[in-house]
Amino acid sequence: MSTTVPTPNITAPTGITSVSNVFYFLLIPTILLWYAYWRISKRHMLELAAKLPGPPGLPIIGNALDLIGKPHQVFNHVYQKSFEYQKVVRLWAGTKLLVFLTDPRDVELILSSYEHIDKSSEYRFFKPWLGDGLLISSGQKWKAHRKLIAPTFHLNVLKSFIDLFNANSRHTVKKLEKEIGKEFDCHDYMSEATVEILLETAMGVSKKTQDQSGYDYALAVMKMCDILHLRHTKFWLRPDVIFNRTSYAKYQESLINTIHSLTRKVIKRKRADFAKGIRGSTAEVPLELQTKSHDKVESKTVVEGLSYGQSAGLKDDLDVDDNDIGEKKRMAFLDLMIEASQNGVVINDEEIKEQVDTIMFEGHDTTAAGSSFFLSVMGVHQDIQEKVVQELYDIFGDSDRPATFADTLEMKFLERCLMETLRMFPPVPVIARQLNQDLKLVSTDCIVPAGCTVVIATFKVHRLEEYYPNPDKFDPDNFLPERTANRHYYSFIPFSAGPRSCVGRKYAMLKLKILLSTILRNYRVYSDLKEKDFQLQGDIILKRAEGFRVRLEPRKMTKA
Ligand code: HEM
Repeated sequence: MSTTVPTPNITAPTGITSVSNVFYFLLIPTILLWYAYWRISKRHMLELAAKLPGPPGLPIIGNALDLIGKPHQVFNHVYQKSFEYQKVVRLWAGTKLLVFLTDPRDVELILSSYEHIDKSSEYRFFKPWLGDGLLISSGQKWKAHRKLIAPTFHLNVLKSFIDLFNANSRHTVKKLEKEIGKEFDCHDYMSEATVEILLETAMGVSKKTQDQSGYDYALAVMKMCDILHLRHTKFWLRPDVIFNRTSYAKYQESLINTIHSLTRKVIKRKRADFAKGIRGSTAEVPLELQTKSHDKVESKTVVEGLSYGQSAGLKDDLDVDDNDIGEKKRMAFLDLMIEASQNGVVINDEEIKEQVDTIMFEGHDTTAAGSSFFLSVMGVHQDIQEKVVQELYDIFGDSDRPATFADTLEMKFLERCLMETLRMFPPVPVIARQLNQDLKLVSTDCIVPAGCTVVIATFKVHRLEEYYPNPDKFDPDNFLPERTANRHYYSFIPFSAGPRSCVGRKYAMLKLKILLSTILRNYRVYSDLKEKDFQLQGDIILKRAEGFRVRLEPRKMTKA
């Protein structure tokens, strides 16, 4: 991906600059005093924490030594270590108590609750970037904005994006032509495609008006995630007073400038369109990619046995009936934000910017990772890829017509492969919540103390042998209706679940089906590495440290 963003090597710490000796001289006694005070004030938490299973830690730094190393080494180390424990693991990141939960019954306690809904303090590192957007806000503000935003990702709105999903998928296929026959990192292309699709659908502005900023934006987001990940794992970088004295802080500022300059441009463009009376997306779709004439299914919204990326038995505010969505609410995201701000009370200009930043981040990096893992896995399993392609042949024959909404409902095997990809490689590998009151677990007699960060270890939950026999094997049959019917609902949570589930769940599934089916209708994907060789790193979003290396060959659609 070409870029104008400076890219210093941020994984190699550059150290704290210009801190005087006097500062160090005073620092040590201050830390010791503060530590003594902390132990007294946190007695209740410490007592309960001592009863939780977990590796022994050192005073002050806790288990921080376990978190040293390159991101993929840390990820692998923590995952391997988790096998020494059962359903609950306690870890001290400095003086921050983290309690990892993996039993779906305990996960349900947290995710289904309206009590344990606040994000953990670690999310504050996102603040300079995402402000108080939906991902991190809490209380009344979160509630009001969630109510406003969730309907803009309802299926009725999403159906109006189908042509844009098709047009952008074709555009990606065209761009990929130059990689034919070579090994390359498909994540660059998926990232660019997902940013452009978001701009043209949820934001409703043409990507043509955005110059090169889509490239720079995606790269800046990746680098921001690296910095945030460092602050999560290297406990000494957590306090702002230290972080702000490092060169990371300056670099972060320049990345945020790049990111915010795109969001400001997008909002300015949309406001200008609004002033001219233009509503909806201004992106153009060539006539041959307009699907209205082909689409037969208007009202069917559920694929048998599945519910757009979550267990069939779970429901959230995206699963409301079509008829319950008022006409006014059938608007795309940014249109509705601008309209709501003009009426005054619900959202102001700064809040719109925070929500645009949030949707742009959550909506692009997650789906870029999900689609890149899907292509990687298809490259590994040629037999499964051929089965997907046969299904696509049954739907489209050798025609290259665009996919309709009805077609996406027929892509049942592809959907199972997508769900299995999200199981084995959940783009959001952990979810963290602040616990404000003690919690008695279901899986054990343990009590998790108030004040700690509860970490739902999605990656680990998805690989529990009791729910997924042979969990490290890619097996799309894990999502056959008869298998999902008997599994605990909270054993599959790539989009989280409950009141704070992902608002983009249905958007992501629909977009991914169209993007990935279009790519597979045009290319055969190969991978020289097997899944066991993927070096996973969980820096906010799960990635392959070595890059998503695949090869492509052109494909002609034929019956097997
Ligand atoms: C494969 C793609 C995606 C995955 C795996 C995913 C996963 C998740 C997860 C696990 C959460 C909960 C995070 C937490 O509690 O810390 C979340 C929240 C969220 N996601 Fe997604 N997401 C995806 C795509 C999208 C898309 C396409 C959008 C928007 C267009 C989006 C917007 C959001 C927002 C706004 C939240 C915060 C919701 C709230 O707190 O009320 N996501 N997502």
